[in-house]
Amino acid sequence: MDTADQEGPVNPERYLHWAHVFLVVYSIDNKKSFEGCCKYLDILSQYNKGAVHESPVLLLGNKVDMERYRQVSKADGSALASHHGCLFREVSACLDFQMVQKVFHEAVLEVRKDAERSSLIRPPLYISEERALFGLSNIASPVANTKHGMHSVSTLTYKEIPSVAQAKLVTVKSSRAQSKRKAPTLTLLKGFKIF
Ligand SMILES: Nc1nc2c(ncn2[C@@H]2O[C@H](COP(=O)(O)OP(=O)(O)OP(=O)(O)O)[C@@H](O)[C@H]2O)c(=O)[nH]1
Repeated sequence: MDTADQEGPVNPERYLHWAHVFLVVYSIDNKKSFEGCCKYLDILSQYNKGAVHESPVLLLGNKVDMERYRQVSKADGSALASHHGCLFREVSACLDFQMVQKVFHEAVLEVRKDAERSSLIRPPLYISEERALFGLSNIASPVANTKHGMHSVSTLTYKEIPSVAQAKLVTVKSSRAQSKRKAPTLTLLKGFKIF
């Protein structure tokens, strides 16, 4: 989501809850845009403090091709990033497409690293209102890690998300399409829920 909130964050809940990573961008030739970033970074730091999983944040100083008009030093950008514990890069969307691409790859890698770390800390688990899978209902003392701390979920049923090896690819057809011979199909990873 490109927030496009020039004067600072407006209603940030609309992206905070579903985003996996945040790229906060200012123009190195515009001090005001840099100051605007501070508001975003403050909100993201606060959000990450209370979140179960921290979402990676990257601070980007754009328009390095406008070096002559620079108003924000690289040191200031770097210091702000360190203050918020996020990565910092200077880029030019205009001149260096590959650098921008690299930054997006870095963002994805950060998300993957976080996902791997959290899967090492606790097994993949999700709460379900349905009955637990046969054989999985005796897992000892399941505990849900929530924003507000650790809560026992012994009164709830739960299932493990199948590992990739256990999951099966299934092909389904929409009921409308089933009557047609060459119906379009949709391949899903069985065992995963679509919300
Ligand atoms: N010189 C230079 N200009 C750039 C660069 N990136 C974007 N611009 C220019 O900056 C202006 C704003 O770019 P946008 O992509 O619209 O930036 P934005 O912050 O998303 O702005 P909104 O569309 O209002 O949300 C445009 O005129 C772009 O051409 C860059 O790396 N160098």
